[in-house]
Amino acid sequence: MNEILVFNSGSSSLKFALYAAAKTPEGNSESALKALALHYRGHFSGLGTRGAAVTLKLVAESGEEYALDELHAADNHEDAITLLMAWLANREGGGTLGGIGHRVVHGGQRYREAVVLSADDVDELETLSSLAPLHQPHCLAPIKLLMARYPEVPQVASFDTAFHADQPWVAKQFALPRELTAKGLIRYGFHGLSYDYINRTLPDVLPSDAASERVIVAHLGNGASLCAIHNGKSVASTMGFTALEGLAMGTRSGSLDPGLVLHLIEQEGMSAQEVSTLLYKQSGLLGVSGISSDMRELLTSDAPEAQEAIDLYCYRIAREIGSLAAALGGLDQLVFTAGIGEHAARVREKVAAQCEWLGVQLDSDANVRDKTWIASLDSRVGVWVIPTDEERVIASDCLTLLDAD
Ligand SMILES: Nc1ncnc2c1ncn2[C@@H]1O[C@H](COP(=O)(O)OP(=O)(O)O)[C@@H](O)[C@H]1O
Ligand SMILES: CC(=O)OP(=O)(O)O
Ligand SMILES: [Mg+2]
Repeated sequence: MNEILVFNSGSSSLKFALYAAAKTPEGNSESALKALALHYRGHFSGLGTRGAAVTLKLVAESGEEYALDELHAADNHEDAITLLMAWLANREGGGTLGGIGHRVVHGGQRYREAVVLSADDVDELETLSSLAPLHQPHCLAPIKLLMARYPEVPQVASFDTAFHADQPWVAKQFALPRELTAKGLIRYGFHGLSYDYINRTLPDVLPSDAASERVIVAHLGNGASLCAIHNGKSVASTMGFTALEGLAMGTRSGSLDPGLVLHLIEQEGMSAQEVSTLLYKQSGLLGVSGISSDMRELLTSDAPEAQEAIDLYCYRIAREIGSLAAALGGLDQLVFTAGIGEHAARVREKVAAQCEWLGVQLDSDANVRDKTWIASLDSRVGVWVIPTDEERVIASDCLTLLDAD
């Protein structure tokens, strides 16, 4: 049986998943998403960070967790991929690889849906690296490595931007002179694979009589954004030209007064590179708390700075939910997902408390237990916790494009 391997590369982490590529009789992407049987899922973290040990978590289809000594020897992305490919090839009873799928964060104006990659595509996508410096180079490196080593295995790119490609023009435009807009200086939106997954999964959990026209999904992970979905289509998002706009994140500032950036350059004498490092790597939860970018650490800290960072984080989310509700003309369902959205009950509680005016009311017991449905019975808006699965969307794109069986 053919298998599909998926990579989701971050700046210091590399997630992968291996699926059985079962052919679906319907042949559409909906059935592909559900037909995929997960064989293994794993996660390297700490890659390339000086002094940090690589941690690896490998989970089999059965839910059983494995520790694999040979994979622990990785200390950068390339090592991790080399060791993983060798382990896959030598596994007893392993299938043949029908395709490899990758999360690519920025697809720019040209890539509006997943593609089977050519060398020219990789060159084109490389030109977008400055628009996603934390992500694009790490997404493209495994593609280049695997294309060189396994030229016979097709590789597919699934884009974070694709889900937002058909947003109304008014949601995409910046109030800039037309010639800049024409050059592609527009809002693209990110985390689209996660939103696509939630959008396709929500109907499975929603009661059939529930209103679902106007949905806001809060993807709160290392990066964080919100998406407004109207009748299954993205109509607005908090991230724009780059993955820096919108909410405060682990180490990213989110939206700022653009005048502040000018001030940093003109009055503080900072270079473009220094401003970039400040806004991408030293701000957000880390900058405000001065302690950590990791929400788990902040939630357990007694320091007032940790509390201040959490308060600001939640306040920004609640304000942006108001903005997206305006774009939707109201709100029927609110979904929390990704690391913080799925696990940080206190964050959900604080955000929900600031959205009461929209008709959001939590059941605090369901909320602290990370239940799927966390709204109180008299809440006008449905509130959900749904674990996201970007890898499954990538694998389903592979299956649809490659028809690998
Ligand atoms: N149990 C938990 N409680 C609170 N926060 C958590 C928990 N588990 C993970 N997180 C937070 O989730 C964030 C990472 O989210 P994740 O979706 O895994 O990120 P990414 O995929 O972008 O690397 C971190 O801030 C981490 O602290
Ligand atoms: C686009 C983005 O911010 O991704 P991540 O949350 O994985 O950093
Ligand atoms: Mg992520």
